[in-house]
Amino acid sequence: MSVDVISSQGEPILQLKEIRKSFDRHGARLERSMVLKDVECFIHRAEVVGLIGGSGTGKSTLARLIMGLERQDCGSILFEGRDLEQVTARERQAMRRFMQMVFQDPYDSLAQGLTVEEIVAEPLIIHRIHRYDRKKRRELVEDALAEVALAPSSLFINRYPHELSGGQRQRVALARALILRPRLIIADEPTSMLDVSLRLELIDLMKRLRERHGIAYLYITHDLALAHRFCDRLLVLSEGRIVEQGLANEVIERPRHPYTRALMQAAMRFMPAIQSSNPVELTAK
Ligand SMILES: Nc1ncnc2c1ncn2[C@@H]1O[C@H](COP(=O)(O)OP(=O)(O)OP(=O)(O)O)[C@@H](O)[C@H]1O
Repeated sequence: MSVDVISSQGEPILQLKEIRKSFDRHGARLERSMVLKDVECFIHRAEVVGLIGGSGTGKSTLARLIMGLERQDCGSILFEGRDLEQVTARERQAMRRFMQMVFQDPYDSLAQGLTVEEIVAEPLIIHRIHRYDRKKRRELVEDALAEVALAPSSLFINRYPHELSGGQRQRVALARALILRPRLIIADEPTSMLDVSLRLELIDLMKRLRERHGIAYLYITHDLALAHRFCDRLLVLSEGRIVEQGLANEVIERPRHPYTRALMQAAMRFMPAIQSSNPVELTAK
């Protein structure tokens, strides 16, 4: 069954209902600024949904809420139909295994004192999988490294992050996410620290993993050319609200909301032909 068919079927893998989130304003504990305002969206299995919007519009906050790194003021987050706040802590932990995150900065997100093998195996330890079987963990690490084309794995498993290139580090971060066989990956600007050709490589790798394993992605980016290349659908976030959503081609080629049009115009200044067969950086900041 093709990914297109998979993604259009059944209940969403992730559903957000009326999510609100506010933070204390700097130095004014009684004053709150509302960062997310009634956000509603969904992602189907094996679907790639891009989240675009200017700086400070709330994209990373939304990712952090989904991953349970922050808590929403109100609203619900449903993973495979189950509200993450209505299950026991144990069930939530079990569900979290199937949603993983890849961060923007591979220099920051990988523990510097650990080897690649230890970094990639860490989620197994956290989730108590093959806890007492180092050999099995090693096999799974090798498989995960092969998935992200870090081969032969013997070249990489004993290295430390500072001994890897930026592109290799981001592949290690992806292998770490993949080792638990996730159904959803939240990728928060995973390509922004990489140069243009490495960005394309990483996106094409994530696409292949989607085809192979039916992984859904929420892909947060400022790079509209990559969003065009990778995403099935786009959500446009402006000042904490989703102001437009639709098929990626349609949103990029025929934006309807004035904010989306402004984003596209800003992006066009960097790249006159958005449908170029060789996309280069197109920044929505
Ligand atoms: N822990 C926090 N405490 C207070 N304010 C916060 C906190 N986290 C985020 N914010 C504020 O929430 C707003 C949205 O931040 P967020 O990081 O979600 O934006 P973003 O769209 O991901 O931006 P960028 O594209 O620049 O990464 C910003 O104004 C930010 O200052």
